[in-house]
Amino acid sequence: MVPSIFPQIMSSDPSFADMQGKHLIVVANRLPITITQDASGQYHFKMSSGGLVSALSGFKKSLSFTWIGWPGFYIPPKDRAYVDKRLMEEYSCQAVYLDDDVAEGHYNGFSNSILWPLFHYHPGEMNFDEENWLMYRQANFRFAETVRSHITPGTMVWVQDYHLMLLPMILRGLVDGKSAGESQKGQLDKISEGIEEEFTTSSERVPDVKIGFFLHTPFPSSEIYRILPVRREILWGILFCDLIGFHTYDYARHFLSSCTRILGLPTMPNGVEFEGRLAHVGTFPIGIEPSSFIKNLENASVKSRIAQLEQRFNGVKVIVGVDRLDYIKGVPQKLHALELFLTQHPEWIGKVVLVQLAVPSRQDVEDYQNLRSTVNELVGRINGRFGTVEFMPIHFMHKSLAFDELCALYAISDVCLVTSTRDGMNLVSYEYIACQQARQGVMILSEFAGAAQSLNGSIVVNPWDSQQVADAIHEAVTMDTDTRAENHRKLFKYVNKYSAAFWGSSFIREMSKVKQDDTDTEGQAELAQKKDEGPGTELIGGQVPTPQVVSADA
Ligand SMILES: O=P(O)(O)OC[C@H]1O[C@H](O[C@H]2O[C@H](CO)[C@@H](O)[C@H](O)[C@H]2O)[C@H](O)[C@@H](O)[C@@H]1O
Ligand SMILES: O=c1ccn([C@@H]2O[C@H](COP(=O)(O)OP(=O)(O)O)[C@@H](O)[C@H]2O)c(=O)[nH]1
Repeated sequence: MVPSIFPQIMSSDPSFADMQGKHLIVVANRLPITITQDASGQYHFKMSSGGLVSALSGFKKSLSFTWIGWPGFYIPPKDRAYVDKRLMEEYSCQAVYLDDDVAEGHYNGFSNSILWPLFHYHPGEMNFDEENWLMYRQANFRFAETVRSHITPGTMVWVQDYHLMLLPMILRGLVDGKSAGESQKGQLDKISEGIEEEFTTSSERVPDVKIGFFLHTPFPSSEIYRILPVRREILWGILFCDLIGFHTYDYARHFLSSCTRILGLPTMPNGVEFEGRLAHVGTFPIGIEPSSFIKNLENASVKSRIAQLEQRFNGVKVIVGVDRLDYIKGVPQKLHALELFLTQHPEWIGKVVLVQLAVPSRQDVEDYQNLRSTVNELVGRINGRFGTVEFMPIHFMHKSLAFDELCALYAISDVCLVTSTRDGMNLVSYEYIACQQARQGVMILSEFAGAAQSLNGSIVVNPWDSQQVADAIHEAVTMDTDTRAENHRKLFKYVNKYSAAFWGSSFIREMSKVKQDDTDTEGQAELAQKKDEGPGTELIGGQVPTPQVVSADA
């Protein structure tokens, strides 16, 4: 039974009229709260930072929901009632408790060492092993069990990201109860193979439960995706959704073609037919909450910090880089391009500085440790080559910055340089634009970041082409005021309009409209025609499942 403190949708926005009084659950690997325990054993709770957290927090201002996620470390059973109470009462959150070995295998082992590299076109870094796959499945079952205990008729569940790609399937099985189809049960049995732990289930069917999934990373081309040994299971995992969302049209297209080529399923531009249901597919580019940055720049302390930094960098063009220290962010590529720029334009030595913030990330994974050494070496070499007694071309920080300091840094920078080799979206570019109303700096953006599809007004570059990036740096530092102002006007308009709140509410509104019964006649007719045509492309491995049209029971 859901306690009455659960937030119910009570939005004044008329487009949420259908959803009034319904319950929305957002499930993400991490809770938006950082929980710490001091030496005396006392727990402390603090809002976290980061892209996903800030996007969902922005959305939370427009629509209330319960957030379910992993608390980030092992909390012993005796303390859980206290933690649960604080989380629910103060933050509308619910923790999913995982044992250390499961959390490690799920997060570092499978999510960040298998799915992450593969989805970012780094198959060489992918280390598949059965044990981590087992932990991934086990963690997804544990999440499903917790989420299920909060579901009532009419609940909408929105699952986030690659850590939880089996959750929609498991959850659908749990809410369908005894009415789950034979093939659905077969798939569930397959992914529960080898899991010894018992999970609390119920055979009661819960009506009218909607499940949505959003992938924050790219979905790679099927030529890359097909490398994954458990490629079929992961696709099945999310196909039990009503709505599946991606940042860009390309990612959605890659997903659809993987469904056709790997599972032999009939697809349409807006969905996949699976188990007699239609899993709708759409693009929902994420954004930020620009007002939080704009307002922050008005604070006296931030203004005074901006003045201080402006004085410190007086007469010097500042290029800012803000990246988690992740191999997808293309930090070595950025450094190579800067080196080339300074080599070809020695007149700029001493007049351009790169302030590069490298936020520590996933430090338990070996590839991240290796990257740190590579970057340290490059920074040392370039500073050694172009530095003087009073000047260093790169200010490198391996840490995270407080929000005020980050805003001040964005505001004083003349250029923001993003060279990701792949990036689902890249919110740093949005944040920089939000903080540039006064300076109207130049955005240089990798064509491999999802943001490049939306941020018209940026200089778009191929980060692998050092000459092109070096030329872009030169163009940026010499760009005239009018061109900068015109570009910034376009960028700022977009960032303001397509905010995190816009992203979240568009997804939820779309999910609430999905019908899984035979009243969706338009969709069914299109499907029937597709089925006659058969799968459009060659099938990779496996068998084409016999198309079955059963009336969906959700
Ligand atoms: O939680 P971590 O392991 O520390 O990683 C931080 C987040 O990294 C990824 O971010 C992605 O989501 C952003 C928002 O949609 C997007 O702009 C960016 O391109 C992606 O890389 C990850 O997907 C999140 O789950 C992590 O929280
Ligand atoms: O010290 C810092 C610097 C940045 N960020 C935030 O990290 C997020 C990075 O999001 P992005 O989409 O660019 O990439 P991700 O790291 O999620 O892959 C942005 O919201 C930044 O404000 C942070 O939490 N701490």
